[in-house]
Amino acid sequence: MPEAVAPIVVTPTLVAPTLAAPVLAASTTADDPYGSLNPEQRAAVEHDIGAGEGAARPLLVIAGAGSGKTNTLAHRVARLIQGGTDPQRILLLTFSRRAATEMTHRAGSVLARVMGMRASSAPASLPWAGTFHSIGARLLREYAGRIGLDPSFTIHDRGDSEDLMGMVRHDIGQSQIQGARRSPLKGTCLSIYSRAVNSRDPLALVLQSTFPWCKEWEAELKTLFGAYVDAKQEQNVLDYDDLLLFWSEMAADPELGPELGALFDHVLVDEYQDTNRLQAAIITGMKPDGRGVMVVGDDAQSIYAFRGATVRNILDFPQQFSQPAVLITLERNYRSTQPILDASNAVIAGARERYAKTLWTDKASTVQPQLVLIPDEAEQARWVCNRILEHREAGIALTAQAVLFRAASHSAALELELMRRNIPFVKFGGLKFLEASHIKDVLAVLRFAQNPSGRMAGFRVAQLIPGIGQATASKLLDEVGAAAEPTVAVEQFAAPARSAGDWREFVALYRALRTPGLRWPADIELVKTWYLPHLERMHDDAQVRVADVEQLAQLAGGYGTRETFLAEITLDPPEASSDRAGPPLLDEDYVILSTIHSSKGQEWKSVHVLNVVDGCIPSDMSTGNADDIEEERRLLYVAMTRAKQHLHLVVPNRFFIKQQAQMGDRHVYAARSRFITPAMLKHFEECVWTSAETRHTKKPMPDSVRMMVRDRARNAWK
Ligand SMILES: Nc1ncnc2c1ncn2[C@@H]1O[C@H](COP(=O)(O)OP(=O)(O)OP(=O)(O)O)[C@@H](O)[C@H]1O
Repeated sequence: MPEAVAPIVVTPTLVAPTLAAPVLAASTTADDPYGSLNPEQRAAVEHDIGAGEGAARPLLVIAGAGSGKTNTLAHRVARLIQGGTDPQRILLLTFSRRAATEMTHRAGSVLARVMGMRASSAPASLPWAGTFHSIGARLLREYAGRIGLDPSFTIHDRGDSEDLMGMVRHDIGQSQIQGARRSPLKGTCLSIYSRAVNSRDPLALVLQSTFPWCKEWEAELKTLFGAYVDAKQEQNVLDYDDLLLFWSEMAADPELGPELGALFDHVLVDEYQDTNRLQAAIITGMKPDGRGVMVVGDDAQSIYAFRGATVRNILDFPQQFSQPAVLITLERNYRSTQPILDASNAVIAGARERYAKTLWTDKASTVQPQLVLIPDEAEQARWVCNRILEHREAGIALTAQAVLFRAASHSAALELELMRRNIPFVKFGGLKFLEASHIKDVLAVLRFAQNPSGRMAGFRVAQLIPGIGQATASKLLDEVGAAAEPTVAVEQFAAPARSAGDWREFVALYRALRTPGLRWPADIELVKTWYLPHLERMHDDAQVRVADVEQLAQLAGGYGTRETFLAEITLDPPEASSDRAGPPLLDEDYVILSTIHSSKGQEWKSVHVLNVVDGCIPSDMSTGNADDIEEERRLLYVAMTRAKQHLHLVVPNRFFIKQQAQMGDRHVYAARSRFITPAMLKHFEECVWTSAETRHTKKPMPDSVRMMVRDRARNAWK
């Protein structure tokens, strides 16, 4: 056991006094907090309650889209605590930090009702709720001494990891062009490495199945990955994959595995369909008999194979432990109307392997989902805007409407049209906050102070100082790396004469940041004061960037220490401006534009899905093998099941694609997505849109037109 396990406070709202674990009898009166659950949800919530602490059999809840998975999990947590489980001994693993916070709040309000309190007076504290990566980071820090890690390690985000991979490749002489062969780019190398680590497959297999064009580089890649691992170790940095890899190694260890498992009576995992092999190994390593393990997910919504997730985890779960798992299926959908479910069920029924379930609801409706055939993307944009405005006229707020697409670039035409018509929108899946160079600068200074061995951060910081370039920065880092006390090495470094004044200021900052007893978030204020003049010197649009830095400083105040802040912000970065700025458009109404991946877990009254054509869904990047195509089918299913009342699938006949080097960007003719087969057309109202502003007809398309379109689509490829 590590000594004291200090709870990480994920958000300020979790800094509540830890709930004691009162054993309370559930009220069965009208305000029974579990009274709203349906029988299957209730069975999941009550599963093996009273069997004794640590005795609950493994449980798999297969929860169809909109069947109340989140709701059920939150009630389960509340029920466990109500039954006497210490909240400190519940490990709750979610897909995002936001989901963990949401779950904690929901469980808290159920508990408050159980205890007859006002919700505000009993906020729950679940110190072990978070993503796999953030909980992994925390456990690794606790156990660092035992597994040969320096506990002051910093975490590299994807960009840092890519840069380090590039640097290592350069150092070992692999970046030069070798004859006619061009080695894979650093980003591709990192993807291959990451895929091999997360899938636990041998490199040769990963290359064969996913990166066949890199097969000839197997030997070089092996050497590169070995050197990359060494570099991480020397610099005391971990990348995202390490957090899971090291945790799973600990879980597999005959001594540490049981010790980790014994920290928790219950291990609950949300969105289990999107876990990878390492994550599954963590769970089975910590709890080989599956006692207290409950996972919730929907195999039909597994959409993260490109990150190494495997739907096999959920399909094989019942046989993973020394005792079989109990299976509960939630099929009652509370979100969509029956016609939307009929169409969605039909699409997913074509899947090769799945847990059989058929969603149903008592929400009858005569409005069928629409399948809209449109000449091209420009018309698609106009049509969608028209429909959005019509829905708003009919009383559906813009925020209750979403437009979903397979790839972030697919919304370009629509964004232009929305702007032209002054329809406000917020897009998810765009440029990430942490990718902005000024935010990277500030974080690099904090990281370099936290872990002076981290070369990527140090390299960036040194070059912020006028007069210091790559060579001088490298020299500085060599000296810091060789020194017993990094601060002294920085102070004694002979900076070029032309940098003297700026260098002195940096040295003063660095000393202050490394002074023991500095109370977070004072660090970020110091960095801000030092950095703002540099920001103004480097950027013409400094004002906008200053606002971002202020925002970062504000965010920082929500974390207990510099170390926690750096770890959490790297692991679960704010995605879009709306994410970081609190409610940005509080009084405004705006349409949501989102990639299908980012729409996970959400719902809207009206949903448009763009480009429901072969080449987009399934994406022509993903038609390599049958598994990829199955995942694309599930993506379409996820998109369709986000809709509550209105669903529109739009099929432009001609669309623009961004191609690889050989073909350039171009327009292609396309056919309706193969996932909507002729047999399924009965579930849709088919419409044709012929012209945007003037003529439009809304009538079923005659077969002759359909045939003509199909012929044209085919001819385009001849
Ligand atoms: N027992 C219930 N009675 C009434 N409404 C419910 C019940 N359970 C869940 N709901 C409602 O159903 C909707 C979907 O619930 P939730 O978001 O938990 O689903 P989900 O299973 O996580 O969905 P998905 O996996 O598709 O994202 C929510 O609006 C929720 O309030």
